[in-house]
Amino acid sequence: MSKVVVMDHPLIQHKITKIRDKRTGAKEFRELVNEIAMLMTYEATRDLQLEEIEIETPVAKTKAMILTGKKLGIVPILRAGLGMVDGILELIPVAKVGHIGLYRDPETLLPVEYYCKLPNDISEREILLVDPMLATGGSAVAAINFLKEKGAKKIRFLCLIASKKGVETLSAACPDVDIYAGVVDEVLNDHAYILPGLGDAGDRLFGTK
Ligand SMILES: O=P(O)(O)OC[C@H]1O[C@H](OP(=O)(O)OP(=O)(O)O)[C@H](O)[C@@H]1O
Ligand SMILES: O=c1cc[nH]c(=O)[nH]1
Ligand SMILES: [Mg+2]
Repeated sequence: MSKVVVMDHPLIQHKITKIRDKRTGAKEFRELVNEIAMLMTYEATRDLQLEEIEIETPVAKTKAMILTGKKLGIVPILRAGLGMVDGILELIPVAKVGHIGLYRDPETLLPVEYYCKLPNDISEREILLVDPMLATGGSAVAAINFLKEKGAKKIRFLCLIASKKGVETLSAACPDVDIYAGVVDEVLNDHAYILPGLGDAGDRLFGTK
């Protein structure tokens, strides 16, 4: 079963309220999405492996911990996932970034793939797959299946707003993928938009509507 972690940190909840607010313009929206992504990364990387090494401070020798194990890869689902990448790179500057382009067909609501470029060593990296919105779950499941076909083994999915249905669909289809959500909203509307949600994340990030 997927582990589902819903963020309860007050800073994250406060910033999510701001991105929900329709009065928040694109500049502030982009800044907040990156800040929330950074804060969520702190939680989503809590179980990364450490090893002990010996170092010298200016005054003494000591044993100290550094990260070990697999390197990380960040994979945003285009377009809206792009809004989370810089915030994550602030914390993990050595991560490589792959891109998967998907859009939801407005009629069928099914994801359509239009782009993919991933690091060559994807199978050796732990992947943070990121998209602000998990609505029906179709896009996330398609992206995860795609990453697995390309060799990815350990994948965590990070989103800012999930729907209950999206979490259920994703954890049923990909029980090996842990889900980190800023908040989980109750329902989808007739066009599969999350309610109350924040509207169309891509349009709000890039000012396209
Ligand atoms: O869970 P789902 O029902 O698949 O919906 C979620 C997807 O919809 C949005 O992308 P959109 O299709 O609007 O593309 P965009 O990022 O280019 O705006 C969102 O960023 C997710 O990728
Ligand atoms: O509410 C939603 C659902 C899908 N995609 C979005 O950007 N918002
Ligand atoms: Mg969109």
